[in-house]
Amino acid sequence: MIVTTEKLTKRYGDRAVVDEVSLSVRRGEVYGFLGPNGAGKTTTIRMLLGLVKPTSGTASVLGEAPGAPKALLRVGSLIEGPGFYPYLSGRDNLRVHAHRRGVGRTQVEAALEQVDLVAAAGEKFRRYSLGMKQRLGVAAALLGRPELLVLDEPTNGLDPAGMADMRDLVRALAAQGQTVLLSSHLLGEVEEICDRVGVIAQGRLVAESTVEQLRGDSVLLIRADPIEKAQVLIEGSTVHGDVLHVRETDAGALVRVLVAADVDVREVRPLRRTLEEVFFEMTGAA
Ligand SMILES: Nc1ncnc2c1ncn2[C@@H]1O[C@H](COP(=O)(O)OP(=O)(O)OP(=O)(O)O)[C@@H](O)[C@H]1O
Repeated sequence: MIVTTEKLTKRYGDRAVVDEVSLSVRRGEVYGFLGPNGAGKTTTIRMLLGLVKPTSGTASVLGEAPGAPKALLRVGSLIEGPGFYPYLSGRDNLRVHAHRRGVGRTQVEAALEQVDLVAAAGEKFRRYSLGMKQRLGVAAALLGRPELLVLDEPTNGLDPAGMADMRDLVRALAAQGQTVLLSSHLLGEVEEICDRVGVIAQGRLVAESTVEQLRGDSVLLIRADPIEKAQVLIEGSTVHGDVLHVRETDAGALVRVLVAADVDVREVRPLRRTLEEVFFEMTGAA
């Protein structure tokens, strides 16, 4: 495990902004920390980075207490936009960051390449689009070749093209073996790029699993005629309007049974709850 928390809690006054959160991030995965605005994502991330002191509970980042110098050197983060100088180029900005971190210039070039900013590296930061600024922020976080990359709402405020670029970037980093913990309030985003998801609502972790598991068991939708006969033939099926639902089994076998009994099969497909449906169920119930 790269990150584990045990009943991590942060109270402001008598309000638990993060409430007994126990989560774990494994090496090599992209972990999505998903929840609506104000759910407690940033506060949790800030605790993991040693920027906020937990009220109670524990956390371990790369085997160290959060904020321990040893761990911090191995973690790269993008949280609330890094400080960049508007009149320096992207490259020079990174060189400043690299210098501060004691990282060599070759890594600046490598980071520029990783975030696809080589062509624009000589341009002044203030001329960058928001998406480019955000990618430069990721490049800065990559300096020092961190074992863990923490990105707080990396696509926030970006236009659709910028968001797509950022998603591609995260996927590319993951393909290189980079462990990433990112927060998002966008389901589609998390669904697209994350291996596992922790869902947080009102400070509480309401689920932690793979995206697949989160959706729950898959159900097959079957459109057949006559439907009554089909229902009798398929054990455990239920009628919903003019279609049947049955827990996903061997679809081929089902179709053979129906056809052998002279039932016309017009449609068979997996009926998946969208992550959105699951999410609203969970966060609504929290
Ligand atoms: N220093 C603080 N003092 C009091 N309340 C705070 C403090 N920091 C955060 N909060 C409150 O804690 C709650 C959770 O904030 P947090 O920023 O962790 O949420 P979030 O899930 O990251 O949401 P967002 O995406 O909007 O940043 C919010 O209601 C916020 O107002």
